[in-house]
Order: sequence, then structure tokens, then C-alpha cells
Amino acid sequence: MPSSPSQIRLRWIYIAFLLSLLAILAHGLIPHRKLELIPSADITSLYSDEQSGGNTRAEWIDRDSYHFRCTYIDEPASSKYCGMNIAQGDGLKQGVDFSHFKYIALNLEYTGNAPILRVYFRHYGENYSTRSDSQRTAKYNRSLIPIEHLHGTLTLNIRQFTVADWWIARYGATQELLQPEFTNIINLGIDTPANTPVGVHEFRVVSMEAHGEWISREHWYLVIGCFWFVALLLVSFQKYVTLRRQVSDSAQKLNEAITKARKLEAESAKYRELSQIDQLTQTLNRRGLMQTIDRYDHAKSWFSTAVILLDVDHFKQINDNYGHNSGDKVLAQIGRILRENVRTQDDVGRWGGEEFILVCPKTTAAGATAIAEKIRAIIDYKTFSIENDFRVSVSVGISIGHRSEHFEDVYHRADHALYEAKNSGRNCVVVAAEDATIA
Ligand SMILES: Nc1nc2c(ncn2[C@@H]2O[C@H](COP(=O)(O)OP(=O)(O)OP(=O)(O)O)[C@@H](O)[C@H]2O)c(=O)[nH]1
Repeated sequence: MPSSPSQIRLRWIYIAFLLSLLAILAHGLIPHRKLELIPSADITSLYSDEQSGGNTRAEWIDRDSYHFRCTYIDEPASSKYCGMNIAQGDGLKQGVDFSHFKYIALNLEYTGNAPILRVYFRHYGENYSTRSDSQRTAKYNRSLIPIEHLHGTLTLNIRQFTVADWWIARYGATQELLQPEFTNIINLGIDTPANTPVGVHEFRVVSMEAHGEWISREHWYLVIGCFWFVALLLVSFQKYVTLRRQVSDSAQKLNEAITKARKLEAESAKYRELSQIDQLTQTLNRRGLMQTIDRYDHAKSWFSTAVILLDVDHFKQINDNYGHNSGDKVLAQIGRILRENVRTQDDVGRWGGEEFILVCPKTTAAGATAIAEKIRAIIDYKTFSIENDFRVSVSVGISIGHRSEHFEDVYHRADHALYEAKNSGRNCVVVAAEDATIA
């Protein structure tokens, strides 16, 4: 069975979670960053106070193996110095960034009676160094090494370097100057500090390396954190887009359903109406009339309601003389006359065959007679021209509903009145005797 999008997303989250866990554990496996300073250094030089008028002597024993000697002749003094310098970058202004390294691994062989040696890194800073005198003005970051620590390879943590006091004394003790800096090291080296005792001091630098991480643990975790942040952002965005699409799809479907329902409702209303209309006369059919009658019965509204029955005289003869089709046309035209001559509150329908019924609420016997008489006269005076000209008349029976009456009661009296109208020679209006005086 194919997986759902949320199952696929969950699977990817598991995979990403496992990969993140592996990445956290794998940090220790990332190879160390290593910069070999010795034996690969090629720009090395020796220096001593001899260059500034002193008599301490610096000389190579074997330059290729970084083997040199410092000979201190006079009594110890702070003005005396001697050591080996390794240039970095252009050695003047553009140096090498050591700030990513964590420690210096130094394998140094020393013979002599100095209690302390020194490793230094000189930093060129735009604020305090000058290119023309960078050897003096570059910041002097140094770490002191007690002689008894020199066994095999020695590890000097970058954090244990401090700025030499003499350099601070010369350039001032601002916060910036007090802090060791390693971003632009123009040279580094090994030497003897001030007040080194008289004698011969022999150095052989076997190896010197800077060690660090390609990416720190903090940065590594930050990268993993960023990955999760971006991934969650993407997942949220995708979810948002999907939800938006679903909402708009649902809204569209809902709109379509509403439009469809309205259309169906309109159609059903139309068919409902059509099902209550007699197609020939466009008046209510028997079903439509029954609904009206039920409504009156239900509301007990027959009191003061006129029921007018109207029957076409000798209709059989019309059919016989002019054909059934002509008879239909006569019924259709009578239907139109009735529709056009009743009030909006009146209902008119075809009761059956050539008989019509009018239900007129709040109508007196005189009012009903007036309506019926008017219709009778219109029909009587009308010339029905279908194939031949001929005249048609109608007989009308009227009754007015009494309090608490049902339709059958009122209809019965109207039917009786219609019967009387027929017997009285037709083409006339008769009000049921009981109702004639109802005002
Ligand atoms: N053309 C047509 N004739 C119909 C329709 N419905 C009923 N009729 C006819 O109407 C005639 C009614 O005849 P009768 O009941 O004898 O009544 P009449 O001829 O009108 O005579 P009186 O009512 O006594 O004046 C019958 O011949 C029916 O067939 C219809 O829808 N169309």
C-alpha cells in the first residue's frame, strides 16, 4: 500500500534525526587541522642583542635541522636576548591566521642552564603596528616554558599565551592591547627570555606544529541546529502551502455544491409549481387546488370566503360542432379571462372538464356576484374565433363560507347554486339561497 505524505514526512524526520545523532557523535572523527611549522619552515633566522650593540652571540650549528646556539657572555640583564625567528606570510604586515588553532605541539631539545624558555607569536595589528618597524611593533604573544617540562612533545594551549609585559609597557595597557591576538601572525619563534644566565644554550627544534579543528564542536552543533531550523521551516512552509491548497479546494467545492443546491432548489420549485398548474388553462390543476383548499381548511379560513363554481354551457356541442381541439382552445381562453379578472389574493383553478373554481377570501355575496357577473359578461360578449366565429356562455354558482365550515359544506352549496343556474336557462349567476344575504 503506498505511503501517505505524512508517513513519508515522518520517515524523513526519523532519518534526519538519526543523521543528526550520527553527526553529533561523528564530530570527534573529523580529522584535525594541522599546520606544520618545523621542519617545513624555510624562512628562519637567528637574532640576538648583538644586532643592537650587545655581545650575546647567536649561531647555527646545523640550519637544516633547526639546530642553533646562543652564547650569553655578560651578567644576566633584561636587555639581553637571543633566539630563532620563523617568518609567516610576507613577514612584515600580511601574516597567517592562527586563531583557529587550539594548541602548539613542540618537540624541542635544549641543553644549557636557563630555567625558562619562551615560544612567541607576533601579531601585526593595524592599530599599533607599522610596516617599516613590524619586528618591534607587532604584538608579542608568548608562552613561557619551564625547562623541566621539556620531555618529548610539549603541548602549548593557545589560551595560555599572554602579551609580554615589556610590549604592554611600551604600547599602553588598553583592553585591546592586553588581549593576545592570533589572526595575523607575521612571525613566531623560540628564544630565551630576559635575564638568561651566562653560558652556552643549545637548541634543536625537532618539530613544531599548530593543531586545531576544522570546525569547532560549537560550530558543528550550530550547523546541525541550522539544518533543523531550515528543515522545520521548509516542512512548515510545505504544510502551510498544502493546507492553503486544501482550504481553497474545499472552499471551491463548497461553492460549487452551494451553486448546485441553489440550482436544484430553483428547479425543484419550478417543477413543484409546474406540477400544480394545468397546462391547458394555466390555472391551478386539481392538485394545486387541493393544496389551496387544505390551506384554508387547516387555517379554518372559510368564513367570509367565496367559492365560485363556473361551468361552460353546452360545451359538448362546442366539441361536437368545432372539434375537441377547438374546445381546448375555448378552455384556454376562458382560463386566461379568469386569471386576468381575479384579485391577487384569489385562487383560480380548473376543477375538472369544463368546470372552474374561484376561491376569493374576505368576499361578500355581493362582491362575489360582481366578480362572477363581470366574468360571465366578458365571456358572453366575447366572440371566440377559432375556425368559425361562435359564442360561449358560462353558468356560475356562488356560496360564501360560514363560521366553522369545511370546504365540502361551502362547495356543496355552490354546486347546488350552479345546478340552479343551469336550470334557470344558463348564462347566469346564482348565489346559494342561504348566502344571498351575507354582506
Ligand atoms: N375539448 C375538451 N373537452 C372536454 C374536456 N374536458 C371535458 N370535456 C368535454 O366537455 C363535455 C362536457 O359535457 P357535459 O358534461 O354534458 O356538459 P355540457 O355539454 O357543457 O352541458 P351543460 O353543462 O349541461 O351545459 C364532455 O363532452 C367532455 O368530453 C377538455 O379538456 N377538452
